[in-house]
Amino acid sequence: MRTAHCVDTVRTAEAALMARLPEGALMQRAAAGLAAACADLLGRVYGVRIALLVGSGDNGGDALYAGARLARRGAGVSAVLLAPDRTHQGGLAALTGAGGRIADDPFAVLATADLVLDGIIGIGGRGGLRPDAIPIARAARGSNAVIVAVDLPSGTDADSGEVTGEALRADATVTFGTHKPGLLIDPAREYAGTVRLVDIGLDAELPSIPAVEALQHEDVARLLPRPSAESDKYRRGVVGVVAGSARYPGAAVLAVAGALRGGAGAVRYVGPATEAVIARFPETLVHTGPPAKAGRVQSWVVGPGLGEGIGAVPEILASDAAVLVDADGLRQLDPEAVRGRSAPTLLTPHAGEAAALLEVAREEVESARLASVRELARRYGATVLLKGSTTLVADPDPSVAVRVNPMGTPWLATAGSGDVLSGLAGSLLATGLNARDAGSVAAYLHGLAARRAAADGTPITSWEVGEGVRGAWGACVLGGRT
Ligand SMILES: NC(=O)C1=CN([C@@H]2O[C@H](COP(=O)(O)OP(=O)(O)OC[C@H]3O[C@@H](n4cnc5c(N)ncnc54)[C@H](OP(=O)(O)O)[C@@H]3O)[C@@H](O)[C@H]2O)[C@@H](O)CC1
Ligand SMILES: Nc1ncnc2c1ncn2[C@@H]1O[C@H](COP(=O)(O)OP(=O)(O)O)[C@@H](O)[C@H]1O
Ligand SMILES: [K+]
Repeated sequence: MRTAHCVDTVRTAEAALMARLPEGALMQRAAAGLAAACADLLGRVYGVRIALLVGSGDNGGDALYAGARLARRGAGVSAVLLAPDRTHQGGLAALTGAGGRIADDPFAVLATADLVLDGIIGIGGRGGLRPDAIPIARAARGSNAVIVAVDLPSGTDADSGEVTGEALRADATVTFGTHKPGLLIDPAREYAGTVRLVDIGLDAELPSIPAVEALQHEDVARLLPRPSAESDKYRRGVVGVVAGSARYPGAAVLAVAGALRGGAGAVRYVGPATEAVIARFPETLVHTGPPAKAGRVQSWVVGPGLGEGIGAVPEILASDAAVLVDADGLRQLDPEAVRGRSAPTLLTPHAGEAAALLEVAREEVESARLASVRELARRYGATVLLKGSTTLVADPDPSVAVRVNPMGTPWLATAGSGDVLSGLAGSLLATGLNARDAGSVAAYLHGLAARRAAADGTPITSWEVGEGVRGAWGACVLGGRT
């Protein structure tokens, strides 16, 4: 599991650790890791030109000490001081002592730099870059240099991943002690580039429950259902899919495709697209009457392509099975009907649907994904999976870590891929996974299936994502790499 902690937690842990260490030891650990990461990225150090962007806090201190280490190995290092009278003094002395210089002309230094270390602001920052830093950040971005952010890209919010003003886009970020949530959540994640974590000994001081966590192959493998020797199809779990309409019959087929690959022992389809479903998947149990008469299920998936047929939603919410509500099912969703449920409930909106539920603009959800998913989970008293470039899964209990999906590809932005996801997650619910595990494991398999299908850089269809779930499942179980 990859974990991320918020700034307050990091500061508390840092204080506890510093109390046991000589002064400055943590910053030296951070700087050593940072310098090593830069050397790795560059391939060589001797003779390369490095520009340090140095703000007024310890983030600038890290950049200066790392710059000193690189200068000692033969790099030409120049520091651009954004707040000359508040520069970290120890760091500056180390840099000049190692042969580094203070830049007279920042723009000339940036124009010829091979690598830029962004130490303008770290976890102490508020808001975007300030006006004096903006032309310098733009010059850095416009140069040919590799940009490495110290701890996080300056101007991005460490706790939320929000970017409220201008920020400096990095090619790589070297972060210390633990990931910060913003490094895993768009839009900030996109500014971070490749993220490398430097161990500074903070782990022992960090709480065991992080703010945000991301599954890895072995976590998924541990959570995936496996039939036991005594299993039969009913014991493995039955998932009911209420999806599709005369206008959108394909949504039913794609949701069933996902459901058949999520580990349930049987899939029941209820709706008007039985012919299309059976034509593709003869193993599906179909029913054309109301869901309550379809036979026993352990979970329901309701919503994909339902169009106007959303009358089934209240009936399904009233059942005692686990329920996943997606797409059209989310329209006119009654918070009280959801809150009153005792079985697991998973809502899977994309940003537009989440915005409608929260009565805000779509852009507001996209710029504040973490706050939005938490607020939806709180309002509905249900687990919420917010889809998009970063998929997040939040429980209504705010003390539970929000899961962020590290898998996926922008090629997933294709019609119908959400239908596959809802079937897959609903199937995992039927096997007995709780809503947070079902949602996050489904998003992981779905994203991995898409990555594998798009590995050659060509567009993929939602059908192929469904087809790819088996391979993704196998890769997790075998511990294979993507
Ligand atoms: N914690 C740890 O475990 C470890 C932490 N370490 C390092 O310390 C870093 C945190 O250092 P920090 O606390 O000194 O804050 P930091 O991010 O350098 O900047 C704050 C300064 O910037 C200013 N400022 C604020 N907003 C601004 C803006 N938008 N644009 C421009 N300026 C802005 C604000 O001053 P103000 O002008 O508001 O008075 C303030 O002085 C952390 O990210 C990591 O790199 C490691 O060395 C070791 C382990
Ligand atoms: N830019 C992106 N990067 C990664 N995944 C994306 C991106 N855009 C969309 N997705 C994923 O694609 C799927 C789209 O689902 P959805 O919006 O419901 O589409 P549809 O309704 O067409 O099925 C979701 O799993 C979502 O997380
Ligand atoms: K930074």
